[in-house]
Amino acid sequence: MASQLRTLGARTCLASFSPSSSPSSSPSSSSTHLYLFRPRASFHELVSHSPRGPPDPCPGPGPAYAHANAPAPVADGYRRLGLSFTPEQRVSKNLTGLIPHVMEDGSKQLERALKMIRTRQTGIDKYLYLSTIKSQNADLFYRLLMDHGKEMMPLVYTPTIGDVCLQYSTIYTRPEALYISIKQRKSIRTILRNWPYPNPEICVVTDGSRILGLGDLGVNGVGIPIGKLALYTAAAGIHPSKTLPIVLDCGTANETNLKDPLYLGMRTKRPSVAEQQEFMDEFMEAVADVYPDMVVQFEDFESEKAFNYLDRYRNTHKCFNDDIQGTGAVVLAGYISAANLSGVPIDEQRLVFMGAGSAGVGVAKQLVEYYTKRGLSEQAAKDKFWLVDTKGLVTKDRGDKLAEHKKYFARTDNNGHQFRTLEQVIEYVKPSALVGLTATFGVFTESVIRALKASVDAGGLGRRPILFPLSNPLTKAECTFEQAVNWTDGTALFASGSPFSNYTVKAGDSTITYYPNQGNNVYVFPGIGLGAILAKASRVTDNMIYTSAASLAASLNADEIHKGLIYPRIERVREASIIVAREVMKAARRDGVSMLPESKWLEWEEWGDAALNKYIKAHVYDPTL
Ligand SMILES: NC(=O)C1=CN([C@@H]2O[C@H](COP(=O)(O)OP(=O)(O)OC[C@H]3O[C@@H](n4cnc5c(N)ncnc54)[C@H](OP(=O)(O)O)[C@@H]3O)[C@@H](O)[C@H]2O)C=CC1
Ligand SMILES: CC(=O)C(=O)O
Ligand SMILES: [Mg+2]
Repeated sequence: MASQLRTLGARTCLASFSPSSSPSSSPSSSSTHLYLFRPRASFHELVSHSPRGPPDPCPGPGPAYAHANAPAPVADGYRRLGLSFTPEQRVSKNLTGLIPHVMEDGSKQLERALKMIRTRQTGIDKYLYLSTIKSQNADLFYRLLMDHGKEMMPLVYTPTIGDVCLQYSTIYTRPEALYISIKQRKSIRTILRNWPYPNPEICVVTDGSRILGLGDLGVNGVGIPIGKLALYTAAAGIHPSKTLPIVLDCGTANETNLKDPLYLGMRTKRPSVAEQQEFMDEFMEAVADVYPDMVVQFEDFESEKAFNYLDRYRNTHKCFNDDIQGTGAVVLAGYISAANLSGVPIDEQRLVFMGAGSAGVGVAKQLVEYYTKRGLSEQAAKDKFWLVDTKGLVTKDRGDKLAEHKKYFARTDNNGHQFRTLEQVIEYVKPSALVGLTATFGVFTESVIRALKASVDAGGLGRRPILFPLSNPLTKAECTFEQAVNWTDGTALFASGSPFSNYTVKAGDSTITYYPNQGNNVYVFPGIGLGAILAKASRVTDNMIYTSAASLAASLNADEIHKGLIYPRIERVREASIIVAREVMKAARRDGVSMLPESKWLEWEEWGDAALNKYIKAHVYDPTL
């Protein structure tokens, strides 16, 4: 009971920190709200854990704690505050004696955290340590992600998040998301309002039915919205308290989960597609009602639902699908750069896609749009793509009933021949690019990759194959970086969904180091979301998505171009996201969906991108320790 009272007390302190809206205008402060929000703390006060910040708005034994998208305030909230308080601040916050006497600057706190992370043996242990930091000192957590992204991102995102999701019910320690089950469909609004941080601006929602390449994990898939939203903060500076992870629990087809005594979701099979859709309709309606300003990102829904929900809500809600559209945009960006380096003119490229699910079809469609913008007819653009699934090349006359989303790319020029294996397809198509979105490890075999190289070599000296094994996590990658280098004599233009390490080979007396690229939607979704939020976009349009790809492709710096990279280094994802966000905002305005006053746009037009950059930077979270 005592801790419950404390919990409600801490929630009271979380009152109103929206810079733009007052709690009284917030739907969360309506009379139906389960918790009492007391409008005391300012945005800055709650943003900052910094001892250099203003005084704690809730002095006393339960000092204000802030964000970390964790709804569960803990009794010992002061531990969230780090070690850099001055003696005066310790007195004013009643912290004297509650934390060690030493005063440390941010770099010491980072050093300690890095040392701890580096001494943990497994990815999951590192994740759990980071998760503890997130709950206790969110500024430190985000500083780690921002300043050590290359090392930390694989821990909070793919590949480690795959293991985390597989074991989520066992390693669960605290709530970090909203859990809404299909049985609670009449209470969706109440549950949404229970989220203790007012006016979230971005939500990532999954039903756990296709988590990375790991299949239906049910509520264990919640790790994905949590991880993606941590990246919204780290990569685009969206304040953590403005992010809302949601898992919709419709049961699961996963027998391991259903039998696991610790499983945290509903122990039932999924209901009919129609019932799940009704639930989704109600969810989307409730979201628009309770949080009308919030952008919704659909994530890791299995393909049929992914396409269906995107089509169903894209013209009525502020939403996009990351696996279809975000992946489409990020691969297009990498493809433009790779094609420029390949020696094969972009209009002569021929692309084989292994995998015709939400990602495969989403990416291929985005590339078709690119080619049509270059002046090709839609048919000519479509003809550059050969999609392969478990039954072979997708053709109209293959004899099976094609899923709706595959029909667009079904070939009709196969003269009755069917091609059942990837080798046969490569032999037939002679592609210059091979993209993998199958969630199946190792399907790019040595013979496949050598055949791809041979088909590119046949076109002329110095040409390079484009090879993108994009499935996540690493255990599902279609090939490894080492294999790609070895089987193409180091010529492959390579991008994978999860990060591979550099690969160094001996060449006579010296060595050559090859640098892989990470082709992951993390390069675009944070910028798309931030751009949509800052432009106050009423919809996420196709042009906003397309622009994210074009601007990412243009964001490489001279050093990256010199190194032959096709994406900015992951350490620069934040810079790239700001550029993407700026261009997405401009696209929103061009499409007439930005609700910002026209005067603002005219002002920015006068001053150019610098003014818009300044505006964006002024709105992003950049914690000081
Ligand atoms: N890098 C990135 O940013 C992203 C990567 N991904 C990754 O892409 C993968 C696929 O995602 P998604 O499209 O949503 O998944 P789906 O399950 O919708 O699609 C998988 C596709 O691969 C096909 N497939 C599976 N195994 C084989 C095989 N052995 N040979 C040929 N085809 C095969 C399936 O065929 P069939 O239709 O016949 O079953 C299906 O068409 C996942 O691993 C995901 O993590 C997704 C989004 C972003
Ligand atoms: C990266 C991503 O969105 C996926 O693998 O599903
Ligand atoms: Mg995904």
